[in-house]
Amino acid sequence: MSTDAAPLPFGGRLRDALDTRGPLCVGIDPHPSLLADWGLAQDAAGLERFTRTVVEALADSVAVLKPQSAFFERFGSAGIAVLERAVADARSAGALVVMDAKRGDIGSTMTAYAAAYLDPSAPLFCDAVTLSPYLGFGSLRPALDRAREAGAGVFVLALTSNPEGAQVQRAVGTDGRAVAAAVLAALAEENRGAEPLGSFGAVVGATLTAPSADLAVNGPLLAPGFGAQGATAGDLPRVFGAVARNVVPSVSRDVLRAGPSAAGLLSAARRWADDLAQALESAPGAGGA
Ligand SMILES: O=c1ccn([C@@H]2O[C@H](COP(=O)(O)O)[C@@H](O)[C@H]2O)c(=O)[nH]1
Repeated sequence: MSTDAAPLPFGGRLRDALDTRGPLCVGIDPHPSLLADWGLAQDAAGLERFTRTVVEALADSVAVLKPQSAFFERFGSAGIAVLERAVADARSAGALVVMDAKRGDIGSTMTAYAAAYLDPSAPLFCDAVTLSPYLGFGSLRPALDRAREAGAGVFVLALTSNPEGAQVQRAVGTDGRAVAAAVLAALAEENRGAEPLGSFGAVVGATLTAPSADLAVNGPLLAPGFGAQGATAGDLPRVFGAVARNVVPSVSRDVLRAGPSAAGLLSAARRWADDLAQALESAPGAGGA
């Protein structure tokens, strides 16, 4: 008889993390300007020091850490080695790790991306990964299936925080639906019946003036745009309304600028988590089930 327990689904683990640690994801984005501000070299050693500092300061207290893969890839294999260690260290300190890699390709190649990020035996296995649906939502199937098997999650780009995204995401398809609405509907289907929260999330920017589609996907909404891109804690109830509790608000530069001191990073993260938790109290349905 096998003693292997089924992995706990990402959606449930995320719900628990947001409720116990507070509604915050801190992005690990080692911009060249931040390395310079922290007095670090523009090389893999500087990257390593930066990343280790953030993970040691925050991984045992924030709900989610989100490394931005691009800033590690720019240093080649040495950068990827730093990323691998950061993922492992952050997860063992109790943070959930969302890899911001925005992968999307034909199905056979998606199988390889799924093997890279969503196979528990892979060096870069994460709790969730960001995916791009612009080769068609169906092309993501290998990653969706692999995530389900592994108890991991995905966040699919729907309404991104940058103004240019609207050109593609708000375009209307032959079925009369906007591209983003079709992506969100497909995610709702993946999450049907999941409790307390599905594992198949969407990326929806906190910078939106108005969400143009139904965000009730019974799954998490990763919301970048707080801080450096202009969104404030007050935008959480304004943009997300009744689904605000399912939002994973994400802040990178506005926390990272408070380094390199661990105390500075921690206090910036705490300030955001407190402000966001307070803003959630004014969202519709707050305090209810
Ligand atoms: O719609 C999106 C999707 C992803 N991002 C990423 O989030 C962070 C934002 O960093 P800040 O410093 O808090 O602005 C970054 O890694 C982006 O690539 C996004 O901004 N918008």
